[in-house]
Amino acid sequence: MHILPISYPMDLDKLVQFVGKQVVAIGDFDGVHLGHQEVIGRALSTAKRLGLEAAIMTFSPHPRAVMGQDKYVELLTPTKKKMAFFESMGVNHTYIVTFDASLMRLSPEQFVDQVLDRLGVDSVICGFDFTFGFQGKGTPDSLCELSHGKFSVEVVRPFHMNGEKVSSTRIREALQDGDLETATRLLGRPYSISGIVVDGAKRGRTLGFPTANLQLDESYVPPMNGVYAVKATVRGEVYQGVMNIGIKPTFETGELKPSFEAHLFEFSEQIYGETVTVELIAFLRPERKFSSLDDLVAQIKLDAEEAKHKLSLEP
Ligand SMILES: Cc1cc2nc3c(=O)[nH]c(=O)nc-3n(C[C@H](O)[C@H](O)[C@H](O)COP(=O)(O)O)c2cc1C
Ligand SMILES: Nc1ncnc2c1ncn2[C@@H]1O[C@H](COP(=O)(O)OP(=O)(O)O)[C@@H](O)[C@H]1O
Repeated sequence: MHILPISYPMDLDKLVQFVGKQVVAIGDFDGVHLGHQEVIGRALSTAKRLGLEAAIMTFSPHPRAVMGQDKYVELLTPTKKKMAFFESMGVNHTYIVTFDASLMRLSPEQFVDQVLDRLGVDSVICGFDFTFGFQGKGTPDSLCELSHGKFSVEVVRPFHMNGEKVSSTRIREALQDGDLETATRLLGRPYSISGIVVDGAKRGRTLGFPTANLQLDESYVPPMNGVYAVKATVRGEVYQGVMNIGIKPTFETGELKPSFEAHLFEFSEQIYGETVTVELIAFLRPERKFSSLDDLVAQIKLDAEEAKHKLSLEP
């Protein structure tokens, strides 16, 4: 998959010679959840039917973070992870449009004429709630009108699961409430985070449970503080394990930001500096303050047993 950054204004004509006619799925796609997968899947099937290439147009930074509508900048799928999912779905090109002041000022009409049309798109696929152009005034209906028949527009209806609309907001809330089951169901896969293993207090090994402390690559939506059964990919191998997300109240570290630490089963290698991807499979319990180290270690042993049990039920 080609990743093509676009900052407006830019000479898109040159780019077009390189990519040719294409079907473009457009949106933020934070989470690449089941609803997003439907939109992208539609672009892939339309492209196949028409014998064209399939592309995605997405934005960075997240428009809501830039426009200050939301306090969070944390994402379910920061850019690197999002690109990995797009690639695995079979997309040919992804345009990452810089969402800055000059792009924000484009009217819906200008966005269509100066960005989409100049890219030579054949069809645009978007979700029912896609907005674009100055103050987000453009809607799927106005996209149809403004295309003036130069490209076709396919609008994908809201995706529901068990009567509930699948949305990034709902998934964020579920993660923050410790409702991992809902998050996993709506994402269509486990929530995953990636980071580099960094030094901690070297306490884990003295407790009998060394934990790889992850410094996350980018800014992820933090799930509720607590203990999770996980699957971790290290050096291309998948290991089962148990992860604590939190501030370790037992040790009164004074930290406010949660740390992400995974103890992997049947693993004893030194992996400082390596990248690890952790999939959260089941939420086991909230984080607690223990009155003694023995109590903490006894609980971690129980957590490990419970995690092994939960993971053994996984396909
Ligand atoms: C499965 C598991 C559960 C944990 N639960 C808690 C907890 O409830 N409260 C707490 O203060 N620390 C908890 N911890 C964190 C340990 O305190 C932490 O792993 C230890 O301090 C090692 O830190 P270090 O990696 O910086 O050496 C847990 C760790 C693991 C692996
Ligand atoms: N089973 C394991 N799970 C996680 N990390 C392990 C394991 N075995 C060895 N390690 C290594 O030990 C380190 C964790 O040991 P720990 O005493 O908790 O130190 P730190 O406080 O620096 O995290 C990890 O970063 C990793 O390099």
